This record gives sequence, C-alpha cells and structure tokens, in this order.
Amino acid sequence: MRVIVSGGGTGGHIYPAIALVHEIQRQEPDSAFMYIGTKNGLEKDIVEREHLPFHALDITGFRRKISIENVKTVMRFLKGVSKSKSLIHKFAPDVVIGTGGYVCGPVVYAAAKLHVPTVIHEQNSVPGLTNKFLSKYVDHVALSMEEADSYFTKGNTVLTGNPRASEILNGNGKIGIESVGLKTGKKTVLVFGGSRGARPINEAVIELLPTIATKDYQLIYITGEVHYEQVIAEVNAQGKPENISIQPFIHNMPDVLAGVDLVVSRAGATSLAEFTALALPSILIPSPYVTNNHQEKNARALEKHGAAKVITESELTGASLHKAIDDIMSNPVKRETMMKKAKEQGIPDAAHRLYQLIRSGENLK
Ligand SMILES: CC(=O)N[C@H]1[C@@H](OP(=O)(O)OP(=O)(O)OC[C@H]2O[C@@H](n3ccc(=O)[nH]c3=O)[C@H](O)[C@@H]2O)O[C@H](CO)[C@@H](O)[C@@H]1O
Repeated sequence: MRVIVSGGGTGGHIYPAIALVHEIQRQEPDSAFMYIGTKNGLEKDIVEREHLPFHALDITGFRRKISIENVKTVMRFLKGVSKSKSLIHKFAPDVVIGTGGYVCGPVVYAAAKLHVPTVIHEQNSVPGLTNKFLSKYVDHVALSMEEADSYFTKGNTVLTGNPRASEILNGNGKIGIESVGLKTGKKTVLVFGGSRGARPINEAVIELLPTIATKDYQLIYITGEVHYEQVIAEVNAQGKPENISIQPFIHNMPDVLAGVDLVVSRAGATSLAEFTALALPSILIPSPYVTNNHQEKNARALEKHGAAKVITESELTGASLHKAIDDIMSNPVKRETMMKKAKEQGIPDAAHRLYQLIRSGENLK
C-alpha cells in the first residue's frame, strides 16, 4: 500500500501516526510511506528517527478570535493545499491519513479534492478544529473515544481506539528503567507533562524533590525539552536525590512505561490510551489551556471509572502531589484495583482496527 500520513505539532498527534505506520508495515511489509508535517513541531525529529521520508509545509493554526494573523493563515492554508496536491500527484498514494494538528488540514483536504481515499483519526473526546473541518470531506473518521461521535454529523465515524495503545504493548520495562539509569526491581513512578512538558508540574515536582530521597520508590522525571536547563539548574542548587532520573524527553516511551508502577501526567488523549492499554494507574493534572477543557473531560472519565486520581492545576502543589503519590504507592491493594479499572478502559487492538478500517475503504485501490 502507498500511504501518506500527516499529523503534527505535539506528540499526541504524531505517535498515533507512527503507530499506524508500524501496523501497516507489519501487515503489508512492502508498503511505501510519506509523512507530511511542519518544521516547527516535534514531528520532524520524531519522524526522521523512524527513517520515514518527511516533507514540511509552512502552516499555522487559526486563532479563535478575529485577527490579521488569520488572513495569513488562510494564505498559508491555500499554499499548503497546492503543495500537498503536488506531493500527492508525485507519490500517488492509495490513501491519505490525518491524525490531527493543523498541518493535516491542507494535506487531507487536497487528497479529498483529488478523490484519493481519506481517513482522519481523532484522539480526543472533543475534536479539534482541523478534524471538525476535515470530517465533511473525508471517507472515514476514526474515533478513539465514543464521546467524540456527537461532534461529527456526516455519519462517517467508526470507533477504533488509538493505535498508540497497541504500539505501547511492545515495550521492555527492564530496558526502559536501565535506559534512564535507575534500578530494575524497584517500584518506580514516572512524572511528565505531556509531550512538551508543563511548567506547573515542574514547579510541584521541584518542591517535593527533597522528600523523594527518603522513599522506597524511585522517580523518572521528564521535564520537557524547553524546560530542561532551568529545571536542572534548580535541582542542582538543592542537590539531586540518587533515586531520581531527570530527562528532557524520552524517545523509548514504550520501554519506560512498561517498567513503571504509577504515572503522573497531563491528560492528553494519547497518553491516556497508553496508560489504559498497559493497565497503569495514573495521577492526572489536566491542562486547562486546551479547547473546551477537553483534558479534564478525558481525566474525569478515567477517575469516575476508578483508574485515575485527578488533581486540577489550581489544586496542584508539591504537597498535594506528594500526598497523592504516597497514597497510591503505599497501598498495593489500591494500586491493583486502579490497574484493573484502567485495563477495562483500554483498546489494545486499536492499531489493527484502524488498519482494517483503512483496508475496508470501499474506494481504496
Ligand atoms: C496542550 C495540548 O494541546 N495537548 C494536546 C496534545 O497533547 P500531547 O502531545 O502532550 O499529547 P498526549 O499526552 O496525548 O501524548 C503525548 C505522547 O508523547 C509521548 N511522549 C511524551 C513525553 C516524552 O518524553 N516522550 C514521549 O514519547 C507519550 O508517550 C505520548 O505518546 O495532543 C493530545 C492528543 O491529541 C491532546 O489530548 C492534548 O490535549
């Protein structure tokens, strides 16, 4: 199969695209791929590590308020459509797939206009602007969560789950823990603030750092690339406990997640698909800076089910985070129950479901 994938900006849109590529490679090893993203998002680095051909569009997202920037955005969109059409003509794909982020807008729109079969994947319970716009033109909208269905009106939705949930099951926990320089066989907590890191989470972790040295568990703490140097400077000023590993970003998340017992994170939809697939208990601090507060909705759904504990950003302090971590880490029965509840929410065969949807496309060659 010849496949163009596009998804960008943050890890939550990029990793599902890569997971789908891996599933197609497993099913049809002689497939050919092209990835279309932006230069400025995380995708360039992540996709090049996968040795996939990468093309960049110069594109920006719409502001919700009327502004002159939006006029420039329309111009970039039109240029993006024209460049996408030329890439599609050259590559001649059997299908074009968008996994969210504004870069998919021109790519998937151009494909639909050229009558190439198209699929978009929505990770969240509340869809982003780009996917809502594209849903009117594409053959299928693949959903990770049923709740998103009511936002799409064309009757072309299918629940597949998030393909990253399948990918994450291939990790090796021992390799993951060793890769960050910690001890295997010890209970481990992972803290991270989504794919870009989150300052409020970093501040809370720095506050609780001195107490970590006294714990019988260890901590992997991912700061986010842009925050790393500042965090390291602050940690060095107070002394880093030995049972903590601090990283700017982790590229082998399937291995690392396979080796941990509890995760503290934002409530991005792709991360949650990973935690539930792996039956991982979580403490979730939803980002309040996202469309329709969708991260809190994602997080509350898991909390209601007993799989997660939610701390809102306004409740977040070093002390509240410390208490929440200790509550779960000192209570194996609670951890066990949360694991069971998390697993009930997972869709571990999502990559295959999405692959089947793509293959079943009536007009797919
Ligand atoms: C601020 C914002 O707009 N966030 C959105 C973005 O979040 P974000 O990109 O943070 O998305 P998620 O938390 O859903 O996914 C992050 C992904 O990055 C990976 N990872 C993270 C850190 C790291 O060091 N290494 C690594 O590989 C995680 O394992 C996961 O696969 O996309 C999500 C999915 O559409 C949305 O739900 C979020 O609301």
